[in-house]
Amino acid sequence: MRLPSSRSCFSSNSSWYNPLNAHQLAGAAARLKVNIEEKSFRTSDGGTIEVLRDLNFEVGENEFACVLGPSGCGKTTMLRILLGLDREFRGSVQLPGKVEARMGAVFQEPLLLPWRTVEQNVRLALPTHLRDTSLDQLFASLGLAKMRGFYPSELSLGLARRAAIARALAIEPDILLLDEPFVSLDASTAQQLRHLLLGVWSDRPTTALMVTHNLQEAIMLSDRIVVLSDRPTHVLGTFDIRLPRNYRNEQVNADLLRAFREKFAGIRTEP
Ligand SMILES: Nc1ncnc2c1ncn2[C@@H]1O[C@H](COP(=O)(O)OP(=O)(O)OP(=O)(O)O)[C@@H](O)[C@H]1O
Repeated sequence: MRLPSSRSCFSSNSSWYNPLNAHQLAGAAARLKVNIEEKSFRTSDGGTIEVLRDLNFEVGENEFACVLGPSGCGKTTMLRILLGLDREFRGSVQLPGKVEARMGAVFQEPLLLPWRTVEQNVRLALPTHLRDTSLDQLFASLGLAKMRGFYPSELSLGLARRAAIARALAIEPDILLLDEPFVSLDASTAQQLRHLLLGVWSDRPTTALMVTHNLQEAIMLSDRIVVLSDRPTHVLGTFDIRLPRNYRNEQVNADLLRAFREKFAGIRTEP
C-alpha cells in the first residue's frame, strides 16, 4: 500500500478531531519511531475514551517486532495511525523509507478482490517500477505457484492469507504491518504460515511490525517484543531476542518463554 501524500515522517499536532490541522514532515529515516502522545475517540454518549497516551517505541531497520497487548488496548488503532488511515492524534510517527514509505499491510481479513485472480490481486498492488517484475519466486516461496490463476472464492482462509502476504511483500515494502494475520486458522496451518512468512521475509528483510496476542508466535518471529499496558496504552517494556532464528529450537523457545514470563510477571498472554 502506498499512501497518498504520505511521507516517511509525519506528525499530527491537531486537536483530536481536526485532521486539517495535521501537518507532515519529510525526512529520511531508517527506523520506525512511534511517539504518540495521545489518541482518543469520542463515544456515542458524548464522552471521550483515551486509548493511547505516551506510546513511544522504535523498531530498527529490518527488524521484526511484535506488539503484544490486552484486548481493546488500541493495537489496531496504532496500526491505523501508522498506515496514515487516522491522522487525528497528538504526536509523531517516523516511518522507514527514503522519501515516501512504501507500506505493506496484512490484516485478519485477506481483503482480496473477488473478481480478480490471485496473481491479478497481487499485481494490482505493484508500483510502476515493479509492474513487470517476476513473481515466480514469491509465489513459489509461499506455496502459491499452482494457485496464481485461482479466484479468492476457490481459496481456503489459509491460502487467502498467503495471497495477502504475497501482495504485501510483492511491493518490496519499506515497512510491513501485520494485524493478527494468523488468527482463526487451525494450529498447524497457522504454524505453516508463520514458517512461510519467515522464509519470504528472510529472503528480503524489511522492517516489520506485527500485532499478536500469541506469545509463542511472537517469540518465534520477533527480534523484539513490545509489551503494551491497558488503556490509556503505553509501553510497559520490551523484550529483545538477540538470537538468530535458526538457533530457536523448542528448548530455546521454552527458555525465552520463561524469561519473558519472569520479566513480565502478571501479563496475560495466549497461550
Ligand atoms: N472509530 C472508533 N470510535 C470509537 N471508539 C473506537 C474506534 N475505534 C476503536 N475504538 C475503541 O478504541 C479501543 C481500542 O480499539 P482497538 O481496536 O484499537 O483495540 P485492539 O487492541 O486492536 O483490540 P483487540 O485486541 O480486541 O483487537 C476500543 O475500546 C475500541 O472500542
